[in-house]
Amino acid sequence: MHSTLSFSQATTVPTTNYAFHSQSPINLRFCGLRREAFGISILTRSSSGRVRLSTRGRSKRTSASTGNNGTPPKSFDYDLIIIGAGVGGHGAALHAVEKGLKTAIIEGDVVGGTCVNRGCVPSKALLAVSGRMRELQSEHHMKALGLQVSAAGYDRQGVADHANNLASKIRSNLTNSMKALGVDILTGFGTIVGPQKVKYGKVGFTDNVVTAKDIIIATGSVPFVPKGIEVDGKTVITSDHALKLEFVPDWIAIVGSGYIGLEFSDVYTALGSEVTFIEALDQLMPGFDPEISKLAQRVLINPRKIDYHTGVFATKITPARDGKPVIVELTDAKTKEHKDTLEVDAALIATGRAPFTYGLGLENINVVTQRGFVPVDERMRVIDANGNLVPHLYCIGDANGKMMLAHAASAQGISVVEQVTGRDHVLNHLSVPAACFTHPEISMVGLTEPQAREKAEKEGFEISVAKTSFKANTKALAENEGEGLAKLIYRPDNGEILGVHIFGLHAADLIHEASNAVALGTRIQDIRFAVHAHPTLSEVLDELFKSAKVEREALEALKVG
Ligand SMILES: Cc1cc2nc3c(=O)[nH]c(=O)nc-3n(C[C@H](O)[C@H](O)[C@H](O)COP(=O)(O)OP(=O)(O)OC[C@H]3O[C@@H](n4cnc5c(N)ncnc54)[C@H](O)[C@@H]3O)c2cc1C
Ligand SMILES: NC(=O)c1ccc[n+]([C@@H]2O[C@H](COP(=O)([O-])OP(=O)(O)OC[C@H]3O[C@@H](n4cnc5c(N)ncnc54)[C@H](O)[C@@H]3O)[C@@H](O)[C@H]2O)c1
Repeated sequence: MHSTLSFSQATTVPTTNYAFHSQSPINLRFCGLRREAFGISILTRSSSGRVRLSTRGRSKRTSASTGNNGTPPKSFDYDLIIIGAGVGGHGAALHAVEKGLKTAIIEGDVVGGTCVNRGCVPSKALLAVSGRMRELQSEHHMKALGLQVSAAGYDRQGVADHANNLASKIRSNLTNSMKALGVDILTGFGTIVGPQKVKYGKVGFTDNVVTAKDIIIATGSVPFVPKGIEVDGKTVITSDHALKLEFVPDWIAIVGSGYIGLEFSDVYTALGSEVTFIEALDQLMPGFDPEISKLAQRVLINPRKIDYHTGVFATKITPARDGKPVIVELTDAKTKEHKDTLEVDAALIATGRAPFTYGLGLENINVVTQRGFVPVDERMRVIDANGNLVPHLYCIGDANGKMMLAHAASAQGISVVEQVTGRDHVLNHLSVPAACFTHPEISMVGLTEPQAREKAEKEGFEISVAKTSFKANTKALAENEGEGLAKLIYRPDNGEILGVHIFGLHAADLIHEASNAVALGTRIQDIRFAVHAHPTLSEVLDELFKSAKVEREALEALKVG
């Protein structure tokens, strides 16, 4: 997880300008931010190469509480204003109301942001279908359970509707939960105009100015499309398009073997497509613990209709047109020489995400983004161009790039609310779990083995590794799903858990015992006495903690304590 992010940051995540580097109408669609909603009409480059935002119509001021932009207001309309109603903003808003804060959330598109509308939610609906298709199609698996099933089929539109309906349902749940608790949902594009002051409205038409004691930026991210790749939304697509499942190509190239690439390879192969992965780094799934990647490759890639090219960049992709297929040009990542040309039916670009901070008005408060991300400290406090904290301004979620996960965004929001209501709080990102919802799933918390070894060497301690297999677990075997591994990386001298990685049935659910242990600082010598129901998959973790060898001194200390 961390290494994927740092690779992206080092080599591919663009400056804010990037998201708009080519044809503006297409790029605005990547953003998932509807042009009509934001009223943005033209994006142009100035002679300096900077992107300028042009707007249509006359600007009309409808609210009075303005004053000089640079001077903080003396009284406030709200205790807290959140810009962006994705999961990060939503999590912060609910917690703020619970803490008694008068709260408003500004949303320029639809409530729910990426996760609900173009991310976690619809993708998990497609993956639920993929899981069932896989089971029904696996004659061997069915036979082993004594079941007979006739050929499994699917209705593409029915599958697409399932994903879309789920997104709508969750979106209205989110909206209703905020309304019920008294969060003001302000519709329009939000721009910071000065300290503790935000304007919102339809760009170029209305500017309502509101003030708040504290402001949280939660504006999220959009798909990152490398230069040279032309997205037409039909045959060359991002996850925004793929989630609509408008067609199931016979052969699809997936550029990037991170979370999105892997999850979509699971969906597409279950629905009958052949997949070719194109990965810039030397191995597939470079962000995961290497041992888990290897096993995942053996189970999720090799037996399926998937081939791959590693160590290559997709440097040019041209959509299908005039009866010609999609053309993908591959360039060797090291020599930078042309390596191969592929002709496929479609290409999915899954090369990471770029923060969305465009038009946010950061220049009004002297904040300069770093590779597009809003710079923050460990408490999500925004840092200005001179390295100083901007008073009363925070940034959470994908826009700060610390950890691009829905629950991380929400946890950061809750952490900020704790701080503004008087309790210091620092979120331990090493305790935040992550999961990839393939069949079977992959999950993790904390450090990978190479990261732990590096830390151990720097700080001068030893690490040990324990592993347990799903093959010895009764529940997994009853399900005929014995393929799986759990891996624990820990300090034998004191029993500290440094990382846990799981590949196997329901890995995404199983990881929480480990992530909660890390969050609460529970050591192996304590958790190994926790009792697990039998027969459950959780016993895989029970075995894992029991098999770890913690040194005698740590165990003695436990007895004394
Ligand atoms: C295909 C896919 C699958 C994913 N699956 C998972 C998963 O299973 N689990 C997981 O944890 N994560 C998953 N993610 C990642 C997850 O979606 C993001 O980490 C999460 O949505 C980030 O939340 P956020 O609140 O920071 O931003 P977003 O969800 O992007 O929300 C930002 C909101 O701000 C609004 N906005 C932006 N600028 C302005 C402005 N100036 N004024 C007003 N409104 C504005 C946007 O319209 C948007 O609604 C997935 C992502 C993708 C693309
Ligand atoms: N289940 C989940 O929690 C989930 C699911 C989907 C997405 N997400 C989040 O969304 C974010 C984006 O996901 P993602 O899969 O797009 O990004 P990612 O960072 O996980 O993976 C991107 C991959 O693309 C490769 N790459 C980058 N540029 C390339 C190029 N030009 N040619 C070939 N390969 C290239 C990288 O080496 C990397 O392996 C992630 O940070 C993830 O946290 C999470």
